Amino acid sequence: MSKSFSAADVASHNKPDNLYIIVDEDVYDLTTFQDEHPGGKKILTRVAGKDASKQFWKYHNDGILKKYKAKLQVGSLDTKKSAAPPTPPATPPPAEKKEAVKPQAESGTVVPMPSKSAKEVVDHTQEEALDPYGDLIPFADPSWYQGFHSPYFNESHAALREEVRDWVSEKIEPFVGEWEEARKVPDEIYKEMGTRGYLAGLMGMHYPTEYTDNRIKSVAPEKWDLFHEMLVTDELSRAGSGGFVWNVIGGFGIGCPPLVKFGKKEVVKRVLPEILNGDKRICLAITEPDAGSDVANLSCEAKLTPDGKHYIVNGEKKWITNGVWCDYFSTAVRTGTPESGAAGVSMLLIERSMGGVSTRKMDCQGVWSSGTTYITFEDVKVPVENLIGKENQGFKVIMTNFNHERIGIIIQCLRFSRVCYEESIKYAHKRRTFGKKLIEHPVIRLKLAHMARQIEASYAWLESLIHQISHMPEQLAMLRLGGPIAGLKAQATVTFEFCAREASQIFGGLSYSRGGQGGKVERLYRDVRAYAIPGGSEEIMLDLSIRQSLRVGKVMGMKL
Ligand code: HEM
Repeated sequence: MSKSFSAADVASHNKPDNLYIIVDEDVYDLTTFQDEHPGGKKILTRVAGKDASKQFWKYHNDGILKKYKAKLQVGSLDTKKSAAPPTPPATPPPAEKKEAVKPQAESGTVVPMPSKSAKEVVDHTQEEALDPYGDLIPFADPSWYQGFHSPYFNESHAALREEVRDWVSEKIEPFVGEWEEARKVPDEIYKEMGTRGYLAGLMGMHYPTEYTDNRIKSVAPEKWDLFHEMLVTDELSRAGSGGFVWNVIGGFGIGCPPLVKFGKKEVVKRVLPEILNGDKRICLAITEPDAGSDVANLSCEAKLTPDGKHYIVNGEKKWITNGVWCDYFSTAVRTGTPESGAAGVSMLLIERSMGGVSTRKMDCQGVWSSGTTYITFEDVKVPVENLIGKENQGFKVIMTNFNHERIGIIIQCLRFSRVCYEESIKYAHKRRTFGKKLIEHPVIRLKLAHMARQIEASYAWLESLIHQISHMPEQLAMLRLGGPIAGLKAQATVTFEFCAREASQIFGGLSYSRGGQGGKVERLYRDVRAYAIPGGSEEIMLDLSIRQSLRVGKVMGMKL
């Protein structure tokens, strides 16, 4: 791999049975790969022995190199500098030192004037901006990645961001396409979610050191906050696959918190360590073939045995994320009469090992690798100790869970929107039509601008709500923030749908076929409905956002 070649050496490997090429000063042996090259054999023969960097970048994303490097790279050119890649400056260079550069405002641009008042704001918050990080493409990452000041993020968040991003770029993003087609993420990735300590940090609560020895490398448990949790989800979502994100946090993130918060201590102690370690899996089983948003109407029944020691569960659950791989199911059941509505619902931890649990994978429009499942419970005998919360008070458990679930959906949708935007803006800088790069066409810039403004506005609302949640007891947050979170959930899914559509228009045919340069956009477009419907459909969310907020307003003394 570390062999050094001169350009003349490489040029001698210019035959179909001995075919080398150069990409960015690295040398690849494509002799055997050419037969399986999706772009064809002939096109490679034409660049055999040559520097094919320009042609390569015209047709591929950088994920391709990450995926194939280990297999195909045989060395580098002797001219290649072994220097480490340039790191961004520790702090953005002060503007006054760059005297030669005079800002040339384009029509409509407001040139920021450094003023005393701006300085005072910085002094007032006592916050230094963090170092710039990432590709620095405006709006492709949150503004605090680009040296903007933020009251919410500090060095520990920056360290975590890097930790997760490194893992995602190396071990996940290049492979999610394959996993999606295979409808499964490798078990070792889920296991790593546990050993890296991420599962333990994704429950909308303090880091549960009492149940796991796993620790997150860059953040001490006592420092863990909801912005760290947000970052893990956000950076995982950069892989650009709802299927992947739901595989690793979909079932766990909504199925585990009810158990931890409301389960009996002995049960939690028995099952939680293995779950947090990534050895056993848990999901949330609420939705039924006949009860989606209308949770109070569910009919999966749990009948108490005459000795009062067990419930016998019978019924069906549908669209349950991760169900096929799960050992535990936090399940909503009817313990009251059929007419009892919300007042007759309880939550039970059902264990696959109890028998009578059948799961079947469902074929869906999107999130293919998430394991959407149809479940049948047939005479499952569940000990009463497995009750989560109190009998007939499961609705409270379900409601308490919703804010956390919806915040997760919002974070994912906004990052997927950014992925659509980022893919589009990168592609717009290389694709030429009618003698110009796409980015030089105003109509394309307009699309990008409409994407960016919606992403940034929604993200700012998200940050503000996470800040509120961090400062409120959970029950209060459920009441006061339920409305705004529901509103933002609708805002985020609509933004995602918009961005997926606009990105698809920019990519054209490349996002209509699967894989390749438009692959992420095509996949995310298919995932849109998986976000707009579950966790409260857009219609239900918008209605709730007003109803719930009015209820709170009334209590607060609102004057109409
Ligand atoms: C290290 C060398 C290369 C590898 C590993 C590679 C791999 C791939 C892969 C996996 C695809 C499928 C689409 C995707 O996932 O992006 C693809 C498509 C393609 N490749 Fe390559 N390739 C290499 C070099 C080249 C070179 C040098 C050229 C041009 C001279 C080329 C031209 C194409 C074309 C035209 C397509 C089809 C694009 C489309 O469907 O729009 N490839 N390649």
